[in-house]
Amino acid sequence: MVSLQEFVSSMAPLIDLEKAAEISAESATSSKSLERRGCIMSNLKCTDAQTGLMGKTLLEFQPNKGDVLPPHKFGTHDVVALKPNKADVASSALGQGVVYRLKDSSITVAFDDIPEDGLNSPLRLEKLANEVTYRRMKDALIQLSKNQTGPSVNLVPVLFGENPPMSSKDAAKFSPFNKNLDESQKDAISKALRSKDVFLLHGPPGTGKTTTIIEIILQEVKRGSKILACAASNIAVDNIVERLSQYRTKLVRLGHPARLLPQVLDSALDAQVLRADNSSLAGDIRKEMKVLNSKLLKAKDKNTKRDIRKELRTLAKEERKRQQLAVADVIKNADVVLSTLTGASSKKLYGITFDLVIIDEAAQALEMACWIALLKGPRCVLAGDHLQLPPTVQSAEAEKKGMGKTLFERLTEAYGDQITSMLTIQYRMHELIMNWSSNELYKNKIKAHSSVAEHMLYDLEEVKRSSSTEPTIILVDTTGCDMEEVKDEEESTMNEGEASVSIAHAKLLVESGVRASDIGIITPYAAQVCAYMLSILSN
Ligand SMILES: Nc1ncnc2c1ncn2[C@@H]1O[C@H](COP(=O)(O)OP(=O)(O)OP(=O)(O)O)[C@@H](O)[C@H]1O
Repeated sequence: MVSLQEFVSSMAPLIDLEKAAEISAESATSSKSLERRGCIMSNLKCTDAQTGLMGKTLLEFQPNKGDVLPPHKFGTHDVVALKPNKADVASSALGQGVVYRLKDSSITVAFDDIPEDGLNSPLRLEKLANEVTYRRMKDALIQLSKNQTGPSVNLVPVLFGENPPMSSKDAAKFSPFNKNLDESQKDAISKALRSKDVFLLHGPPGTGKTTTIIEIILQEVKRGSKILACAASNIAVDNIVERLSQYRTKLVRLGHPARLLPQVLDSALDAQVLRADNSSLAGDIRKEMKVLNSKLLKAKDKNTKRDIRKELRTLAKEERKRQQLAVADVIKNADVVLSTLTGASSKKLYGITFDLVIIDEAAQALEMACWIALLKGPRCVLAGDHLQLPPTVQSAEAEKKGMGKTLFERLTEAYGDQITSMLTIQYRMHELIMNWSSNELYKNKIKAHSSVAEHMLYDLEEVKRSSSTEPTIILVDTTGCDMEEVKDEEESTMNEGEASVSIAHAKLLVESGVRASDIGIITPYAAQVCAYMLSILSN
């Protein structure tokens, strides 16, 4: 197994390579070329300003000309800079925010403060490269390399093969909160509870990986553990928050409110802080400061001004202290803290130790990102499936040198069954769809639960039996059908023939009574997504 020293020295340069690859993909010399690449949206007008998202200001932008935003690569959660339309690339921004909502005709961005002026003139938004993640991974690497003390001091040697993994000999008896758990899930939970350092939950598609994680969290909380639960993506974290909040657990979700699903906002740190006593005290102080500020504006006498300023400084200090106390209280009182892996490096968690760190989707997370969370506790549970897609690594060189190899895969190779449980009953697919992956990847061990093993589209209410709803799976071979792939200017692949075949099939499904909103069309290429959109719009 790779040693700690080898890992640290090989990973540091790879983080730089990956950062350079991401930045060069998104940066270019002129704003025109950035606009062509969809990284700048120009000539916008600010059409609405609202406060409300926990103190953030939501500004909505629409195109100055036409009804639809230009083609772009902005996504919700992206960090963007707001600038005057004609400003050059290097000029400073009016404000920086997080994309909150995207529609065909508008984009809404959450700002901490409302930009002071410039909102009445034409504006543009620039997508910013995400450098923070790389800095945080580097910081974790430095911490890992000098990890002589700290909560994970006994875990690190196990994860680098210096010490063997340990688990308690006693069977971990537990009475499940979820009465529907199957045997493979219960076995996994019991093994996780016995583990003293690391446990891998191997969950093939639809086998209830998240369901099992929720039960592990509930059982650990019952035993008095404080848990940090993370995943690489916001959506995966929110998925846990949503499912966990059905139980009476004291939990808090860290993260920018604009990045959270509306249904989990109540669990957000910012929302809980707003409800805290210290926070209302901070609010009172802010009101007092407002009164003093207007007094300061009116004051003529030098000494009076000096006294007011002094008082304002004292109040500002007190306000900050109250605010920090409110944040610290919420985190201290929570049994489960949830964040993305990068979010786990938040200053708000400095000095906080956890009994257990859980990482969901661990087989899709870079090992470096996992370490940000892992350094905060002595035990960990990693859940994932290394036989599905690995994390995306943009730099071909970093990929070749091992950046894409996940901790989950590395530990599976090193310790295998000793620390792993695989879930074996799946609750999503007809068994004919499942059989291929079960045979090819999971040694034929996966069984379809009876509720899905033979379910058909025409079992759905209002769906008719027809030639399109009867087959469980249809493969269409377009070879020799004159459906050639083409590349767009961004070198992304597109095949209009294939798009029209699948849209025609979707139409037949709708005619048989399947709701259009229940149909998903998946393609790996951005250009093909555009081809679908155009085809759907023109229909
Ligand atoms: N023991 C169970 N009994 C009945 N339904 C279950 C059971 N375990 C999981 N499910 C259902 O199966 C579906 C998949 O579960 P879950 O989302 O936990 O799986 P997952 O492995 O995390 O999924 P993914 O493939 O997205 O990673 C959900 O609808 C869940 O309610």
